[in-house]
Amino acid sequence: MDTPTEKQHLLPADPVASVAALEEEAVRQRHGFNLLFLRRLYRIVCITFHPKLHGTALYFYLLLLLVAGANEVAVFYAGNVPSQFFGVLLVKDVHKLNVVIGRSVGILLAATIGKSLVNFVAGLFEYRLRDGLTRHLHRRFLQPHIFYPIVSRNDIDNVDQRIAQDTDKFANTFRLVFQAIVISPFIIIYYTVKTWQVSGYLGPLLSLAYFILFAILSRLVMSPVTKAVFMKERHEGLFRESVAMLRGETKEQTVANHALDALIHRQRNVVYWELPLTFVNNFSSYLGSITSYLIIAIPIYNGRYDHLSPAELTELISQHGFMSMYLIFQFTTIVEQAVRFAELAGFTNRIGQMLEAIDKQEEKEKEGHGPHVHIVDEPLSDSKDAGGIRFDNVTIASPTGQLLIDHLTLDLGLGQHLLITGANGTGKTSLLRVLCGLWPTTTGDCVYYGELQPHHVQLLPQQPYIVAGSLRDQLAYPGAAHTVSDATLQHTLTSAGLDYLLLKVDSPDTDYGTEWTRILSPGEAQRLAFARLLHHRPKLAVLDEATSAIDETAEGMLYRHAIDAGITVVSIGHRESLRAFHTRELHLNGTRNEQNALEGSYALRAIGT
Ligand SMILES: Nc1ncnc2c1ncn2[C@@H]1O[C@H](COP(=O)(O)OP(=O)(O)OP(=O)(O)O)[C@@H](O)[C@H]1O
Repeated sequence: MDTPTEKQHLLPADPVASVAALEEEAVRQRHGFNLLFLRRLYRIVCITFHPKLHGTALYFYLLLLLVAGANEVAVFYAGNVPSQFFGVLLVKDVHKLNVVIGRSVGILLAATIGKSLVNFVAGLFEYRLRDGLTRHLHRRFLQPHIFYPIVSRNDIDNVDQRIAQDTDKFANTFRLVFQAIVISPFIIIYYTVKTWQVSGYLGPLLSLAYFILFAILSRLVMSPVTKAVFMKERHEGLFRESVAMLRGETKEQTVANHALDALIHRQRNVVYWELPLTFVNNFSSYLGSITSYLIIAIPIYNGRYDHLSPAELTELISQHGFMSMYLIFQFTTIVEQAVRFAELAGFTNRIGQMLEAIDKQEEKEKEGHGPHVHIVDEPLSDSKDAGGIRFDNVTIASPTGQLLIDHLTLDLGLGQHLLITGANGTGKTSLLRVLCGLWPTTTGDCVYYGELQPHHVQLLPQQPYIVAGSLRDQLAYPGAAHTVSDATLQHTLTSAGLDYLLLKVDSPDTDYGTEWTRILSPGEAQRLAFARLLHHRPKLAVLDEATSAIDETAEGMLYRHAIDAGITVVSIGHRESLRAFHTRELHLNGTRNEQNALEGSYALRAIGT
């Protein structure tokens, strides 16, 4: 099934060309800090904050808001502690000093607890975000009619990275940004009023002007960082893929090194573009501290506080210093989130892009461009059995538009076993994909008649799916382990010639995780998948070279068990011995026209005549 052509798709054939293509795509899709990003962010927020979502992030956000608000009250009092010390130290009053010390310790303790709690609740908020988002992606993406076309048609790159890693990074960055600015608007209003009372309208106005200046500067240098992060993440995935494919051969090492070059280039870009951004941010922080003194200098130089004693003036400067510094700190905190916001935009765009690909696939389905599988509640004509499948005038093309099968009409009643043969790349697996509802047809439909319905079909690919877990899990999949009794386990494994596995494992319920892929030989893995089939006894088994690694004698035994169990088989296989277990053969001719394109012709014949 896995043709060399398919494998090559996994590696960038020409890394330089693929880098250029990625660049182009990034520019085309404008993965920056823009309206599209905001729309995608809004969508993700709606998903994760939905009040009806189990474990919604909304309640944790509200809790964060509450805790952060309480913390700010403590911070306000903590900020006034130095000015109180100035007040008592300058008049040398020991009793007042003791009172201030006692009060200060209490306030600082409250502020410390407040800050820790904000961090704690923000952590809970983050994991809720990740949980909600990942589950949403799982629910929408992990469905055969969505997952399969998107992955097999290379609609979007590295879906696994988007689901596992980008959601994690998104949740973490979102938390950091919103933890920092969650109640900034309220604080800004409060401290604006307070600063106004002491320094007049010029105080908050200067702070605001300062903020706007640096917000504009940050916006200018932020967009390139967003794009650079997006591209880096993308190349990170490509690089991992190329390393995963490494078998130590020179050609593959060259490909992996090229992928690494491209990744390092992107990583360098991120570092370069972060330089102006961090410069702007640091400059804004340092300038902020001077600005607070400039603000209080205005009323002092205007003579507004000439009536105060030096001790009172010192206390006022200290108090006001804290307020205006805190106001500017809030502004700069917002500006400082620019780097994180740029990263957030990168992750948001990758997740948003995936959601849009799912939308598109769902739309295609609705418009009838999805798999053409129908169910008819009546017996298949001329069939003595209750049900079956009809390929009704089915034409199949590969995703690249290559004709594979041209107008196939074929009735297959339950109890009739079909062998599909033909040279490599002629479309055998593609036909099975259509039968299983994973691929659309160009014309015609695959119709399920009578008792046979799509969920009665079990597919066994050449590379069997081995689940993580125990031996019992292997047999039970997709059902739960407890549905397989000890007697069934023993009997089924014996039928598949695998009863010795029971002696190899500590117990049938010992969890070996993914070790199975190492424990089992390819032939044993195929036998185990076949044992699963014998256990579930589907009405129809679709076997795509599912016994290619099993010796001929054992293969015959497995087929005999399946047929005796009443399972109808549709197989792809190259061994002559397989013919004995089938009643009909569909041979894909693989003839090509003058342009070297497949003609899609086939021959259908009864076996044994
Ligand atoms: N996801 C895909 N994207 C592009 N082309 C594809 C894809 N899947 C299959 N094809 C092409 O469709 C053609 C038929 O593939 P298919 O796997 O059905 O052949 P097959 O007869 O099962 O081959 P084999 O005997 O080698 O398993 C091949 O040329 C293959 O390259």
